[in-house]
Amino acid sequence: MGLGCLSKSAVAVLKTDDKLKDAKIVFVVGGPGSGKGTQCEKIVAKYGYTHLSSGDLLRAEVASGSERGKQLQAIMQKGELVPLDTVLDMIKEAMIAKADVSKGYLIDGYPREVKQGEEFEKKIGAPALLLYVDAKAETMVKRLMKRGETSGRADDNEETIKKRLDLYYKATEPVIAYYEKRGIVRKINSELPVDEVFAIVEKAIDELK
Ligand SMILES: Nc1nc2c(ncn2[C@@H]2O[C@H](COP(=O)(O)OP(=O)(O)OP(=O)(O)O)[C@@H](O)[C@H]2O)c(=O)[nH]1
Ligand SMILES: Nc1ccn([C@H]2C[C@H](O)[C@@H](COP(=O)(O)OP(=O)(O)O)O2)c(=O)n1
Ligand SMILES: [Mg+2]
Repeated sequence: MGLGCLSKSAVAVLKTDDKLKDAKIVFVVGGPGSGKGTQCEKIVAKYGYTHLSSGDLLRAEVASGSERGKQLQAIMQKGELVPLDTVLDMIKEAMIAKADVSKGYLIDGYPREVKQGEEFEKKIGAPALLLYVDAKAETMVKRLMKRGETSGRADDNEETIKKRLDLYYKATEPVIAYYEKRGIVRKINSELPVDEVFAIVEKAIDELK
């Protein structure tokens, strides 16, 4: 069927969706403070991917002072998850904005639960790779407490960190098992120094080419 019967704006939306369907998508999953953001920054520098941290997108909304931001702030401060549609819409918007220039997308901190992954695939597309950034709980807590000294993040405090960790093990770890069945998971040991971790990450990204 041709697109002749559709309005110009409807065609524009369809074409943008098409662009995203062919995009190289990498999910970056790991516990709070495991080092997702740190590795993503290095991938951006070497490979020119677009880095979208769902947490950063949410924090930007909070910083804007909007009504929606205020509701998000309350949820995040408790260490809970923001409703699925809110995060997904923000990610999709940010992906579309970069569709013409991006060599690929790093989706950092998403999916947080299996359902989020399923919805992402329905609305945007399938991931080619899932980088599983793995560190021990003890390491993650130590790093976050340290980061909390300067990050200004309302959720980098002992009580909220504990809740984020619990939620990670309960809701997010099943995401890894779900994608393991498809053979796209690469486990990265992020107990090592940053550059050694990145050497493992590079191998996984190079395999994608
Ligand atoms: N030793 C060591 N420290 C790291 C490594 N990666 C990150 N860190 C430190 O751990 C802290 C957390 O790293 P981030 O990259 O912010 O972690 P994240 O996974 O994005 O954390 P969230 O945004 O809370 O999900 C930072 O302050 C880093 O300096 C690593 O590979 N080795
Ligand atoms: N997909 C997402 C990503 C983040 N959030 C909320 C809940 C998270 O604790 C905060 C911060 O996310 P971020 O990925 O930066 O940090 P943590 O992995 O929790 O340390 O935002 C969410 O509800 N859904
Ligand atoms: Mg981060």
